[in-house]
Amino acid sequence: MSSSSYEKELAAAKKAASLAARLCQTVQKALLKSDIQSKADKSPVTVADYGSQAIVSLVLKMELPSEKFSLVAEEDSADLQKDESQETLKRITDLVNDTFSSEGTYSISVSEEDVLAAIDSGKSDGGPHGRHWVLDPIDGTKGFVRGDQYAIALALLDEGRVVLGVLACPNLPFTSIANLDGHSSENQIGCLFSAQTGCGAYMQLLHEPSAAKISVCTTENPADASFFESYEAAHSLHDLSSAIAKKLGVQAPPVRIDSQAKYGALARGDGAIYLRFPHKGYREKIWDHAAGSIVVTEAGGIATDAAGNNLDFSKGRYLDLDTGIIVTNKKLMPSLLSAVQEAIREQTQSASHM
Ligand SMILES: Nc1ncnc2c1ncn2[C@@H]1O[C@H](COP(=O)(O)O)[C@@H](OP(=O)(O)O)[C@H]1O
Ligand SMILES: [Mg+2]
Ligand SMILES: [Mg+2]
Ligand SMILES: [Mg+2]
Repeated sequence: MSSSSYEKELAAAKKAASLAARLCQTVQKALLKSDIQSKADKSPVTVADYGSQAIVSLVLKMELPSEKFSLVAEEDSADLQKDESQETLKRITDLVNDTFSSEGTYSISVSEEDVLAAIDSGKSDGGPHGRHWVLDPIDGTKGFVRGDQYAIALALLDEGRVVLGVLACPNLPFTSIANLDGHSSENQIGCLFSAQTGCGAYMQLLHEPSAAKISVCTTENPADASFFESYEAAHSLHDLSSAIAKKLGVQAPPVRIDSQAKYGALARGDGAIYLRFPHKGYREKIWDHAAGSIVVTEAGGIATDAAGNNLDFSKGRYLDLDTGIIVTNKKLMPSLLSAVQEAIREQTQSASHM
């Protein structure tokens, strides 16, 4: 395996995610009611989700002009093209231009049409062949709106495998959040995680140059392990996770935080387990896990579905998986997997006896 083959792409991804994070930070500080809209599935989207997607798409194209560009991204411009969205589109365009000019690397000015086109370049279906960027412009929009954790998550697929990933987490403390529920009095806030296949995982302060290697916590003893899960109960069955934690012998209460900041925190050893069990019928999207999973695996962890299968990012925009996603270190995985399967069996049995 050539370890330097994605160096250029990784550098571009870090630039793109950091710049998008600037836009998001500006918006989160002064979030207006009119900045938040509701999508067809009732989930929220904000001017920052759109602005972030436009910036990442524009920066990747400027940084890698000679590469064929394919982007699988969460948002599209359909709602922004409506008459009632004119003000919103203008606000997004101003935010994008203000971000470019305040940061200073790129002296460009984009039009509303450029912004719509940049957002819509994210309509690729991905798949098993060639290279595809995978972007969640704001992961954890609900956390973003609440003023909590969120992440800009960007990964590159090559022949169906995630080969690099970047997670910008503007509100994540630089030091451990174990037992802090995502909050801390620490004054250094904002992390950039990055990983390239075969090269390990790194973390740096967002907007600072020097990165340090990170690794997962290697405890084998569940009594020392704490676990992460979604803040939003609608996104993951909290009862099932607590049943699993109890079976395993985990003592600490769950650490509930939004977004793929969970993968970042796990990759640097703040906790040892991440459990995610969506309600029945929910289909996971690749942009919710691509960047996070490579950051964790390059830090020495593993991410699988509830049956123990590796996550397969080659099937298009959705992940096709059994029941849920579990992430931990290699030593704990076998016992975690049995606890998960036993808890799911018991839950299914008790449901069928009702
Ligand atoms: N009913 C549901 N079950 C599971 N995940 C859901 C969900 N509704 C939305 N999500 C996903 O959960 C993501 C946030 O994860 P978390 O709970 O870990 O913060 C959302 O990402 P976005 O915020 O990018 O839309 C969204 O894709
Ligand atoms: Mg969303
Ligand atoms: Mg998401
Ligand atoms: Mg999102």
